[in-house]
Amino acid sequence: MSKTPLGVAVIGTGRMGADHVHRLRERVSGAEVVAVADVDGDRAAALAEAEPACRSYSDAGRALAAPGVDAVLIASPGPAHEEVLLESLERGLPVLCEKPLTPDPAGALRVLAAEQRFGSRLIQVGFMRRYDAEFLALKALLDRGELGQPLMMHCAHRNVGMPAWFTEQMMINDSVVHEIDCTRWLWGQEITAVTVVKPGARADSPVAGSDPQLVLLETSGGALVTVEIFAACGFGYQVRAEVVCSRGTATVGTDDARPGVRVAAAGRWGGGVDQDFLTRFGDAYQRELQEWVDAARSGRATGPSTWDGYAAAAVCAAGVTAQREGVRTPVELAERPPLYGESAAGRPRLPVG
Ligand SMILES: NC(=O)C1=CN([C@@H]2O[C@H](COP(=O)(O)OP(=O)(O)OC[C@H]3O[C@@H](n4cnc5c(N)ncnc54)[C@H](O)[C@@H]3O)[C@@H](O)[C@H]2O)C=CC1
Ligand SMILES: O=C1[C@@H](O)[C@H](O)[C@@H](O)[C@H](O)[C@H]1O
Repeated sequence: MSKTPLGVAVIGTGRMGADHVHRLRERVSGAEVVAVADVDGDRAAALAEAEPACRSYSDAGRALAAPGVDAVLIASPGPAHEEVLLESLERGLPVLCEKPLTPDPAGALRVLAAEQRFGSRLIQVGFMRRYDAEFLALKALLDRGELGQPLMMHCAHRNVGMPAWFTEQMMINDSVVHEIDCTRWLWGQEITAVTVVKPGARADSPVAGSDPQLVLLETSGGALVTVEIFAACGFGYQVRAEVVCSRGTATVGTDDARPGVRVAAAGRWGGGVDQDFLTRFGDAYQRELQEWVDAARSGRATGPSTWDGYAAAAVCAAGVTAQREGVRTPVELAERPPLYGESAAGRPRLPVG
């Protein structure tokens, strides 16, 4: 591994970008943020201010060409990812790209083709649940085979609220994309069809369209996955999954499984509920970033691959059609190139302790 810190350019300095910058500066070893870019130049400049060696730009291309840039972290909105991914590949720079890789399979296929022209993996996709302690423990349990054959998984994915620009399609592309990746990763199976069922519209829903919705995924191994996606439940951030196997069940994301103080007072008993992904998945982002930095400093890319990003985009496209037309929609998946032979079930290390 190189002794000099990895010079990172961070593209997009909103919630996730700023969180990643702070982690890289304060908690991840072996990296230095040397450039930040945001179309809102003032936002990027405010983040660069704290670090004299960090330059700020309002254009991603200029940040990629800045002095000292060895690697790129993309945290702009999904539709802006493809352009930066392609330019990073042109420059041979390793990338950690926040999910979704791209919002559409066609864009993901262009990135997949460009990475194959480059000849080796440069991109890691930010499917951070693969780095969460609970999900890692669930994966290890399933891999041991003690519970037998996976038959079903029941997931709940609830957010407190969403900004006004959050669309019904983004419930699939931005939110359910995590359950899509988890299903592929946990079971090493592809998703073959998607159905979306909507309850009667809520009069007071802050999200356009019906909220919540129920998404049904069918897998190549004959298993079924249900996902309740609730974009604006109003009370807290919850990510739960119960796996049903032929010899038992396993659950992650129940409040009891999370460490925390339970208080009895004022005639009530209970604990806190996370309010967003930044607190719930903070440790996972940390592990994800450290693994990316370590791999990039050794000239490698690990973790969720461009193929995983593409496969998720293909399922999302079927999901959006299913959501719009109310019909079971088969997933159209291209052939997996040899470069990604081992990546679909790529396994981050279990946390120590
Ligand atoms: N892994 C996870 O748990 C999460 C991942 N995300 C992902 O992170 C990415 C960013 O999401 P948020 O930080 O929540 O959004 P945000 O809206 O808070 O920040 C996005 C930033 O990107 C900037 N931007 C827009 N277009 C740009 C462009 N072409 N070039 C450079 N900057 C541009 C915006 O001005 C804004 O500052 C998205 O891909 C999202 O899906 C978001 C939340 C959680
Ligand atoms: O990726 C994320 C957001 O973009 C998305 O909007 C949320 O639903 C997810 O829980 C969060 O992890």
